[in-house]
Amino acid sequence: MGIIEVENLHKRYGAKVAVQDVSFTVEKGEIFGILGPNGAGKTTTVECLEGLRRPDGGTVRVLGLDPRHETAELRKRLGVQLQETELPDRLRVGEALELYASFYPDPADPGALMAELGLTEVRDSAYRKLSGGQKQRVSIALALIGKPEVAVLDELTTGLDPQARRDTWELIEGVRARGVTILLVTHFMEEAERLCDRIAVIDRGRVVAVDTPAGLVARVTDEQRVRFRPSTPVADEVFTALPEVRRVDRHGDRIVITGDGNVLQAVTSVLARAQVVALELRVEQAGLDDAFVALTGRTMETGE
Ligand SMILES: Nc1ncnc2c1ncn2[C@@H]1O[C@H](COP(=O)(O)OP(=O)(O)OP(=O)(O)O)[C@@H](O)[C@H]1O
Repeated sequence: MGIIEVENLHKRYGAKVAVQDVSFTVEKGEIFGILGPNGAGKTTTVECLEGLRRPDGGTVRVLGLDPRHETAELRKRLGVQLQETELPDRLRVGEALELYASFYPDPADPGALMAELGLTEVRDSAYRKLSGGQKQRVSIALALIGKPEVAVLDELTTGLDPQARRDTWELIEGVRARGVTILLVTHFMEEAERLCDRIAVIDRGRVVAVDTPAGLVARVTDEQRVRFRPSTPVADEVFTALPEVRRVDRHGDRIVITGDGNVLQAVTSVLARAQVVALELRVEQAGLDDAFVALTGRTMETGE
């Protein structure tokens, strides 16, 4: 049995269908991602898991519990990241952790958790004085204070700068290493690719695929692009004669060759035979964003 089981979840707000039909299973110890553009139904789905919303159809089980009817038991075992606005501005970091620890029968030690999350030096600071990254770490600490078996992290790194985002990713990997199963809601491809063991891609209230990041990419394409500047001119035919090559494009003095997984070796051998050096050689692999476009027919950024 999965730690989280969602089957044919359906949820409407009045006439508006937020979640059409969502099913997935999260196994123990995974970082499971829910990836989709704004309005895809991600937050509604996790709110149903947390017992905050009543599904209009389908079934949801978290740790074998029904979130609607076994809410108190679930609260003890599920860590939920709070939205920023839910903490009083003047509350100090240490006080917030002590307060939340008091809600649980067997909480983590607030001091140890602050040390682990790099919050010790701001323990006496008011929450509102913290940087975005520090606030995010407080919300992660609050999600972990009850020693949950499962943590739900929603849009964890939105609004953070790249360094703070990478620091947060490391932190999450540390949390998983302690055996906590993590459900991670995100619309950042890089985050999903870096952190998640498996991802459910959600679009317009439906799951369009569930797979590992590499599996999602492989499903849609095995394409690679080789980009370089030749030391002396080379005709397109040199490359198009190779079975691995699908397309040759030119951008000024640069050549971009698109082909299958073995295209790099084929291109470098043919260049070596022609005694041409490939300057500024780069290989680009299709990524999760290419997979997303292929699966949904639109880009994540615009949702168009
Ligand atoms: N309380 C609500 N009342 C009415 N419609 C809502 C409500 N909450 C969400 N919706 C609508 O339901 C759809 C799904 O929203 P949801 O917040 O679940 O998506 P999301 O994937 O989490 O998007 P985001 O990343 O923007 O939070 C959207 O079209 C949204 O406008």
